[in-house]
Amino acid sequence: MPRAFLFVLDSFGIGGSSDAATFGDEGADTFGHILAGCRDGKGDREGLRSGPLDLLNMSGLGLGDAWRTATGQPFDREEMRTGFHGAAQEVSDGKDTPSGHWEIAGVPVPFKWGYFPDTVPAFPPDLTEAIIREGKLPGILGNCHASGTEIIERFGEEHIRTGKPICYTSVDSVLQIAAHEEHFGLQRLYDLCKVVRKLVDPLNIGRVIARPFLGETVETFKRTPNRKDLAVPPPEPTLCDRVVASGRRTIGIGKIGDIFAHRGISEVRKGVGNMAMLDVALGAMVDAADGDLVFANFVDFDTEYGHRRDIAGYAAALEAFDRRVPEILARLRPGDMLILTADHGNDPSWRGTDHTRERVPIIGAGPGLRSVDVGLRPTFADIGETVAEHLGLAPGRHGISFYGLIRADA
Ligand SMILES: O=P(O)(O)O[C@H]1O[C@H](CO)[C@@H](O)[C@H]1O
Ligand SMILES: [Mn+2]
Ligand SMILES: [Mn+2]
Repeated sequence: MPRAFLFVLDSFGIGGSSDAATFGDEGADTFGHILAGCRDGKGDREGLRSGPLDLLNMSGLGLGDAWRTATGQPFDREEMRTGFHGAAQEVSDGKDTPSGHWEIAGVPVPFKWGYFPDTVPAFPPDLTEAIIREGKLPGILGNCHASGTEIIERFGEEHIRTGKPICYTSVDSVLQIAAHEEHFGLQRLYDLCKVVRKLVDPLNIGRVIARPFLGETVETFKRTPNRKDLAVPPPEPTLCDRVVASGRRTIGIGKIGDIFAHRGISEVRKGVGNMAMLDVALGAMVDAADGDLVFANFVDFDTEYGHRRDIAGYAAALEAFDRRVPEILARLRPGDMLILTADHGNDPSWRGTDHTRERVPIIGAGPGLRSVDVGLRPTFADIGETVAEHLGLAPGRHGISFYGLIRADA
């Protein structure tokens, strides 16, 4: 029986989105601008990395071709392709993580998320009052759009002093709550997020996110890995649900469980940081049973480097991942299919600190699968449908499988 490995490099967009202008992102290109930045010396950092971006292994799978498909621009390196490759456009209205992942899993988001305006305060007064009342709080801090690392620097000390949690949002459909793991309490933060989850349901907010941190001063504040996302469940059965309904298992690595509100997820495995996450994913490639789906999210690209607008950091993270692609390929057995893709962009050369609307790469391989160009797919859902067909599941309602192009006997 076949197995499938779907690995999402969170925010690794490849530009070219036809509706980018609607999002204020015309010209954004995470991969293209890291590539160009490294060429121009913007990717150099003492002790970290320097020189042109070196993604030999992903290029070998067809990453350059995927970028050419997404952007229409010539790629300046001739590639040796051993994988199938293409690009996909998002049809869901949001450029956020749940929209991207749900669409990859065959369910584009058919409705508009609720968003908070970029004003101070950002939250409607009755919501703020309800959070304070039902959360039994002395008040809240923040109440604005912000970058999560910057806002704990700004309000961290006041938070410790007053016990008021720091509530903030972004261009995504999120309400994030930062609080100190010890002074406020981790469990208390999780409990508060549960209360707030219910309060924002009527506003159609995609996620309430706990953002715990440690440290005592502006210089020492640091977010911990105990982040927790409370997402609304997907509006229809996803690929994960379909796998589980057919009696197989979906092993979710990293944030995947949270993103799908734990629906259709048989087991969650986690690691702290991309490399530990990759170790966990490699382990799952060894012990996943026939028919299983291993669905992994590598969040550092987004959280640590994209949002922080750190070209050198993003480049180094990509290179570290790329160096280990041979380990991934070495674990593929006959009947397996691997797809590497992304859920949105987060161009580290772009203005602001938010995600960018972009097309995403589809590169993959499997013993016997053909090394073909699968072209520009009009929806991320084509990825999920391809995995579904590979696993022998009935077609879903959205997207068209390209499995016919890559299957060994095509
Ligand atoms: O700046 P931080 O807290 O990392 O926030 C980012 O993380 C959120 C969820 O992924 C996004 O909406 C973005 O605002
Ligand atoms: Mn994401
Ligand atoms: Mn993000």
